[in-house]
Amino acid sequence: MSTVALKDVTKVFPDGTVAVDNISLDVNDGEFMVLLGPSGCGKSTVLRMVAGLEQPSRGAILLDNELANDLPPRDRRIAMVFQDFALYPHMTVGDNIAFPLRLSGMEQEQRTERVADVANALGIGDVLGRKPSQLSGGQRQRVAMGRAIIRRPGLFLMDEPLSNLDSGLRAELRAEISALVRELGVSTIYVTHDQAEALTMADRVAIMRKGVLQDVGTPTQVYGRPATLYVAAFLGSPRMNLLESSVYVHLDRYVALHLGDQALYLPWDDIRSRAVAHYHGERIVVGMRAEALTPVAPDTPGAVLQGRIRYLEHHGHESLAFVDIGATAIVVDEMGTPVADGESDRGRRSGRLGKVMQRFAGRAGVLPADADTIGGQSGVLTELGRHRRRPAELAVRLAPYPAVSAGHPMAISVRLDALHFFDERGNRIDVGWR
Ligand SMILES: Nc1ncnc2c1ncn2[C@@H]1O[C@H](COP(=O)(O)OP(=O)(O)OP(=O)(O)O)[C@@H](O)[C@H]1O
Repeated sequence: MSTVALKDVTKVFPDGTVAVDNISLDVNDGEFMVLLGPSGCGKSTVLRMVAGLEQPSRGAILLDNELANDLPPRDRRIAMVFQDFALYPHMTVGDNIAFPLRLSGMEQEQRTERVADVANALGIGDVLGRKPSQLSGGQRQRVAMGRAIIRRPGLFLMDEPLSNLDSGLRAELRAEISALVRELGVSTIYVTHDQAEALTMADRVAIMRKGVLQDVGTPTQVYGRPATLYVAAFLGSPRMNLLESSVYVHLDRYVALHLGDQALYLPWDDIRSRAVAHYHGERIVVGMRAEALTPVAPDTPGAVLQGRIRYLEHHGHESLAFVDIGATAIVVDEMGTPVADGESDRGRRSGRLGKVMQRFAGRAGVLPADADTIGGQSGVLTELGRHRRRPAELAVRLAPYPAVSAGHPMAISVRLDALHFFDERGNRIDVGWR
C-alpha cells in the first residue's frame, strides 16, 4: 500500500541545472505510473527524489499522504530496480535475492522459503545456486526484480530496468514485470525513454520534457488526445503528421483548413468547427496519424488530399508511403521548442470570433469565393514562424510491398474526426469532444 504525491516539486542542482521544473503528479495506490521522456528530461531525478536520494529544492513529496521530504530512504518502504541490475557478483542468486531479508534479521528457514516462492514466481527457481556471471541478461534482471519484491515494499521505483537487454527479451520481460507488479498490487513508478514500454505497461503515463510535465493520462488518453505538440510528436510510430494550416471561417458553411494549395473542410455544424473557428486568419497545426489516412481512387469525393509519393519504406508487415502534398510540416524534435517564449495572444484572441462574425455579418453573409483574401490579420501569423518547418511528407500506411513506387500520384482520404489541432504555442486546441 502506497500513494505518492509530488506537489510543485522543483529540483535545481548546485550548478544551476533545473532538472525538474514545478512538477505535480499523483500516483494512486497500486498504480503503475510510467515516467516517459528523452534522455536528460529529469525522469531519474524525479525517481531519486521519491526514493529520498535527492532533496527537492522546492515543493513537497508526500508518501501515503505524509510529508516525506526529510524522510531517510530506508524509512520509505521503497524498492528500486536499475538498468545495471546491481547484483553482488560473489553471492549466489539465492543469496542475492535473500539479501534484504538477511539485513532485516529474518530467520534462515523462513528466508529460504520466501526466496523459493519469489524465484519460482519469476521463473528462476532452477538457478538459485549460480553466481550472477553465470546468468543471461534476462535472468539477471529477474534476480534484481526478485531482490526488490522480496521485502514486499509499498512502492517500486524502476529506472530503465530493461534498457540493457535485447529487444525480444525486453518485450517478454515488460509483459512479465507488469503482470507481476499488478499481481502484487504494489504502486510502481517506472522510468523509460521507450514509448512502446510506456504504452504497453502503464496504467498512466507522465510525459516529461526539459524538466516540465507535458501530459499525464492513460496510454489511450495521451496517444489519442495529446495535450501538446511535443507529446503528439513523441508518441506513435510512424510519427504523427503535423501540418501547418491556415484557418478560414466560411460562416454557416464550413471552416477551411488550408494545407498549402489544398484544403480540408470541417462542416459548420461539426462541434469542432466552433473551436477551430477562433483561429480564423491564423495558422494552427493540424495533426493526423497514419491511421486517419487511407489511399483512395483519385476522383473520390469528400475530405481527400492529392499528392505524390516521395519515397516508400518497407517494414515487412506494412509499407509506408511518404507523400508530398505541397504542405508544410512542423518539426518538433525531442529537445526542440515548438514555440519559444513569445507573448501569449490569448488576450488578443478573446473575442476574435465575435469580431470575425461582425465583419462577416457586415457583408450580409456573403463570403468571398477566395478565402485567402479574407483577413488582413497577417500580424498574428508570425508566431508559428518560430517552429522549424520542412516540406510535409505525409506518412500513409499501405499493404506490404504495394504496386506503387516513388513518383506515383496518390489520393488520400482523411478522417476528419481523427484530426488533432494545436495552437501556435504548441498546446492542444480543445474541440470539446472525445
Ligand atoms: N548531480 C547533478 N548535477 C547537475 N546536473 C545534474 C545532476 N544530475 C542530473 N543532472 C542534470 O539534470 C537533468 C536531468 O537529468 P536526469 O538524469 O534526471 O534525466 P533523465 O531523464 O533521467 O535522463 P536519462 O534517461 O539520460 O537518465 C540533465 O540535464 C542532467 O544533466
